Amino acid sequence: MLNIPSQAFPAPSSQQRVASGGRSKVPLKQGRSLMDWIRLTKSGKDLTGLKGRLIEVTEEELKKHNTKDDCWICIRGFVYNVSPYMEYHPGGEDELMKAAGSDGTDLFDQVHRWVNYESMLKECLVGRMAVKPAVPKDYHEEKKVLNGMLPKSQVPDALAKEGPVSPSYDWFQTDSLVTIVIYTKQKDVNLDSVIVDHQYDSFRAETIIKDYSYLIHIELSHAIQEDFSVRVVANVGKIEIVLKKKENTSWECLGHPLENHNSLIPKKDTGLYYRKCQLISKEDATHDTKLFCLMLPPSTHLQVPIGQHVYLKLTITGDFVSISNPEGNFKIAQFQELEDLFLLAAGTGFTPMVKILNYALTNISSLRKVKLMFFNKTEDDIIWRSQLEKLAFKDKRFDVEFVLSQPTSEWNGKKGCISPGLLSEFLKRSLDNSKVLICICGPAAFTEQGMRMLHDLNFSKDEIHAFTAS
Ligand code: HEM
Repeated sequence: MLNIPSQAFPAPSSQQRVASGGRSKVPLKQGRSLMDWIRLTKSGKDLTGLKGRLIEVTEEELKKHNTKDDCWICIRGFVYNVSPYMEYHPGGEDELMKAAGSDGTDLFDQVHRWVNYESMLKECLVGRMAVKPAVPKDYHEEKKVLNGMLPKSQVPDALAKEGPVSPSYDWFQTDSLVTIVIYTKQKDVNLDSVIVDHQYDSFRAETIIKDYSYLIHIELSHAIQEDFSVRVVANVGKIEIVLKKKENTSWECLGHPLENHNSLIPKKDTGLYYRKCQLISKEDATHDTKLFCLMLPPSTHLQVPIGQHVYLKLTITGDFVSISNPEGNFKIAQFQELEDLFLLAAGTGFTPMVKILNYALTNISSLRKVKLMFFNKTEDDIIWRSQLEKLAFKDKRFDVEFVLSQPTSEWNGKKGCISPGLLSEFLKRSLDNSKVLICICGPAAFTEQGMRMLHDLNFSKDEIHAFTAS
């Protein structure tokens, strides 16, 4: 089954577009649409020229395939022959050729991390990159760890020096429970920091520590029940995952290590992990915006931290939606001692503001003022208008202003687009030297213009957070 992102995704006003800058799609030749590509991939044609074989590709070999007619690209360790896809690529052949014969992961992620290349290029898979031993000479793996079965962290010393200290883990059991303990060796961990999934034969617990990801990835030796609990002892940086045994037998070992088990990897080098969610409800937020409510499987522990987002994968013929691990670079520390919070949103750029608003008004005791300036075309486009007005009525720290670019003659609120005039009037500090944060989210052009205007108004980099897809 193919998981295909719709050609219109993300919507033109989505924050995922924000990082794209001046990118543009190219007109595709007739017969080169996404549907045509799907048809070709299902036709049974040999798209790699390898008659279904998968090979191990060395760097030297990869480099040789660097022409339009013979173009291989490596993404996250897998090599694809993209020559057949060349004319179907919405970004054009020249863009795709930028990664010809090389590792295109970074480039791909910079442009469109959400694109489901694994599924789209399934028939173009040539094989895996041959692994080069990248371990420094003075590194030698210790064979045994607590409970005697799992290799110690595979973090080379060199990486450990640059990034955080590698976490470690242990496990213990009672008759009915198995507890996995992760010692993060960091103080600022909380329930957002760990994402746990138990799917098929794989048990996966990913702990996010700064820009790194520490993974426990095991095929458990015995069956467990669907649900489990996760606890965090924040002051000692300990995370406990308590699993319920299906049968009250004693486990001799936790299980077999799977890929990247017990390793600390920079987050940017890990792929997005998805789990299938059930669609619980779908409501109209406005005439062209819908609110989807999804339910995580009981065998998943995942919380989206404030200011972060997830990617969705829809299966055209299926009745579920897959959601990814959270991504984003908003840091809750930006709220520390905050006195004035200004939110600038355009269209669906309102999305991250909802959680920020909620968190700020309930948790930041130093906060004096929160103001949202919400840009839309018409009154009908304003998402959750009455809720925002009610909130402003209830909480005197909060104010909202709607600005319309195509208002009717009855509209007596603010009109126009983002401008230095509107901003300088809106962004008044409550005190001369109050600590401010300005969050901005909307289509790329809106965010870019807004950022320029904010710099011209002398707000510093630390006072501005722009939501972008990168
Ligand atoms: C690694 C080199 C690549 C570069 C530099 C690149 C660049 C681009 C650019 C500039 C666009 C137009 C962006 C826009 O929507 O405004 C685009 C769109 C797209 N590319 Fe790529 N691309 C690359 C690889 C790939 C690969 C391997 C796939 C695999 C299937 C792919 C699939 C797509 C799709 C589906 C779109 C349309 C996305 C949308 O509608 O938002 N690209 N690409």
